Amino acid sequence: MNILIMGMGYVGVTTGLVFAELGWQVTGLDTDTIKIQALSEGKLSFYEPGLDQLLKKHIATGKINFISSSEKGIRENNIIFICVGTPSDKDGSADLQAVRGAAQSIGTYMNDYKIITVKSTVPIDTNRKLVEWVKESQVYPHPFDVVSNPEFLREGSALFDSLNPDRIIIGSDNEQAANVIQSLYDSIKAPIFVTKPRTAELIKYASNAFLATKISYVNELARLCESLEVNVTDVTKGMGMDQRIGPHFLKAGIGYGGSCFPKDSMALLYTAKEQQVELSILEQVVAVNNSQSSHFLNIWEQKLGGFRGKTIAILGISFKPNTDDLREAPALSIIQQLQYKKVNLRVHDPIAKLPEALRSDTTQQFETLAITLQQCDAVILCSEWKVYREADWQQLRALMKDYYIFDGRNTLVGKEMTKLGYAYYGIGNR
Ligand SMILES: NC(=O)c1ccc[n+]([C@@H]2O[C@H](COP(=O)([O-])OP(=O)(O)OC[C@H]3O[C@@H](n4cnc5c(N)ncnc54)[C@H](O)[C@@H]3O)[C@@H](O)[C@H]2O)c1
Ligand SMILES: O=c1ccn([C@@H]2O[C@H](COP(=O)(O)OP(=O)(O)O[C@H]3O[C@H](CO)[C@@H](O)[C@H](O)[C@H]3O)[C@@H](O)[C@H]2O)c(=O)[nH]1
Repeated sequence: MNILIMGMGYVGVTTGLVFAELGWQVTGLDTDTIKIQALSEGKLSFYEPGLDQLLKKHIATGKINFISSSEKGIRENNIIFICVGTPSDKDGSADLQAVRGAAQSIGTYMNDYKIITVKSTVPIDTNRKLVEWVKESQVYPHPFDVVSNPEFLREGSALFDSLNPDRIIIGSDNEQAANVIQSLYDSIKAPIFVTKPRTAELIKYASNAFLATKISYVNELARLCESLEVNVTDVTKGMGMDQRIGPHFLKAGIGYGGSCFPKDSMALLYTAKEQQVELSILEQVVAVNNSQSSHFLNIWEQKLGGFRGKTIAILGISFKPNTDDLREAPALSIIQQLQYKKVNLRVHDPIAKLPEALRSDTTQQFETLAITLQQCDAVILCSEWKVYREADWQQLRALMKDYYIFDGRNTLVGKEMTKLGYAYYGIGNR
């Protein structure tokens, strides 16, 4: 079986390399010729631990190749995975233009039976619409089946998550097609749930929205902890010991970001609105997330005696560690809020680059932590890169003008920082 992956973003590249690792013959297709050229030379357009080695390995084994011709890719492969982007439209709904474009290419160029598998996160009934989009574009009515196979990987641990998934969800109305897709994962040990396409589509959104709910719940709880002077990390530690609750996704912080939770929560709310069903909990989840960074900035502003004219180091701008992805990163919103307050900003991230639009004479990015912290009044830690946890904060203190640390991810040990002479404030973690 030959596999074509349409869309060489995080999901497409990871999926392609994982299938190559499992022994399948894979072709990666993208309409972006620059991406394809780079991938063919063993270069990724994003940072993700472990993927670059696997890419080089499977270019060498010949298990993966990259092309930009949809016609060639679709003709030469009988299993097609759609991994194109589904960003938020202005009204919050998922923009399905790329999925529709991929379906139309498949319809136009298919030359025999194909199994079309949707890995992109798509709203309920997209798999059904896809059948129409392919049929509309078909020159000859070749048969095909559509399978939903949503992806659950996390950025920063994409490879591990794909090789060790908690579950594999397959949605299809055709048992044989579902069996074929299931067989691709034979060497992965994970429970497989085969269900209807609409259910598979909803499982993806419901899972992301639930994880976002856990985060907003603890983030709101952290506001109460802040006020009560109780440590939220200890509270969630105690909560997580209950197996019914579990310890995961209970980390309070400046809010969730990334390419998935914000857009997928909005898309699910849009679906609910279309159905005239109120998802009031999810509405609050989004509202809490939208106000979390400003809630804590207000508190920190008071601690510092005002932001205006101060020099502040922003550490970690990606939406989470081990990725260079800046999509919906809370750090970017914090930078904008502080720019408005006329703060001098010195930015650091081990990998991610500050977008040109946010740079100015008073907002600059520096290469090292030591240079970044020079003459700063305060530090705001926005993503918990290991390098910040392991930094020599005693030495770094000597470089600063004043000694405030606002830890937006509760990454550092407050007591130790206080011992070193810092005024340390986290998120609800007195
Ligand atoms: N990023 C994640 O961590 C993650 C995890 C799980 C699910 N998802 C979902 O997977 C999908 C892809 O996400 P991503 O972050 O990899 O997207 P991305 O935006 O990084 O990449 C999408 C790629 O598709 C390409 N493309 C667009 N139209 C094409 C076409 N007709 N043929 C071939 N290529 C085409 C684009 O050029 C781009 O390179 C989204 O629906 C997302 O919600 C993402
Ligand atoms: O306890 C926690 C856990 C996460 N976060 C934040 O939540 C965001 C998302 O983190 P994470 O879920 O680890 O990364 P993503 O790569 O966005 O992965 C999510 O989104 C993907 C795309 O749909 C799904 O495939 C994954 O299962 C889902 O975890 C980040 O800003 C984190 O800082 C917290 O604030 N507290």
